[in-house]
Amino acid sequence: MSIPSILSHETIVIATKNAGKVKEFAHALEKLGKKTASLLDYPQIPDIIEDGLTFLENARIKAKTTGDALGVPVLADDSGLRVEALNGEPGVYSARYAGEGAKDSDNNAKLLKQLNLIHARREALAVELLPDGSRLLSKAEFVCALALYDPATGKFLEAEGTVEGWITDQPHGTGGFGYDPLFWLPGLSRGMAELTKDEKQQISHRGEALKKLLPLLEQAQ
Ligand SMILES: O=P(O)(O)OP(=O)(O)OP(=O)(O)OC[C@H]1O[C@@H](n2cnc3c(O)ncnc32)[C@H](O)[C@@H]1O
Ligand SMILES: [Mg+2]
Repeated sequence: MSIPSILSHETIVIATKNAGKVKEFAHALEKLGKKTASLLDYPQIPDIIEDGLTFLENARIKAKTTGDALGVPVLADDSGLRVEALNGEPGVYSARYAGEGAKDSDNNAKLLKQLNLIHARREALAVELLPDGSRLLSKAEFVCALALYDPATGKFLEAEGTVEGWITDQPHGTGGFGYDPLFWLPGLSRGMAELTKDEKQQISHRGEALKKLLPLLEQAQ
């Protein structure tokens, strides 16, 4: 007898405490007629230690811990920002870049501080300006790893997505979450935080990872 797919569940559980991620998943899954629950709905599940060395390892840890605790298939997202001038930092440490329990605003302030230090050291470094005068400090990419874990089989389905852009020294837009206000998309001439939910889903690391994962879920029915 085959195991029913996660798509047979009316509500999909996402192993995240990040309200910004929850909103994006809820928006994407609503289009498939699914409701979304998250760790914010299950406060009895203890904090999960994200000690993986890669985004994918951390996504697996979050999905497995939550799936085993709840006894239902669970989807997890581990994501972050890789900044070229910082040799790929903050990477898997993006959420705690400014320290344990850091807020988005703390992490954004630390990112600008580190990039400004580099620019101060390398005076000759060419800096491109946007029409509003803000500076483009470094190339960067967002990465998202998704892992779906089914406790009935112990198996994972996985997908990754990325989106490239630049870190600006001034925030643009008030949408999105996390590092979005500092992430500039040259192809669109807009900041990530200036996009609507639909637009972000179409071009983002999370949107791309979901696009890759959904066909795998359908095949796994
Ligand atoms: O682990 P969970 O509970 O899912 O929530 P988290 O916020 O700790 O999530 P991560 O461990 O995956 O860390 C992701 C970090 O990267 C940031 N990030 C991830 N996706 C982003 C996006 O689409 N836009 C802006 N920042 C993002 C986010 O703000 C965090 O600082
Ligand atoms: Mg986390």
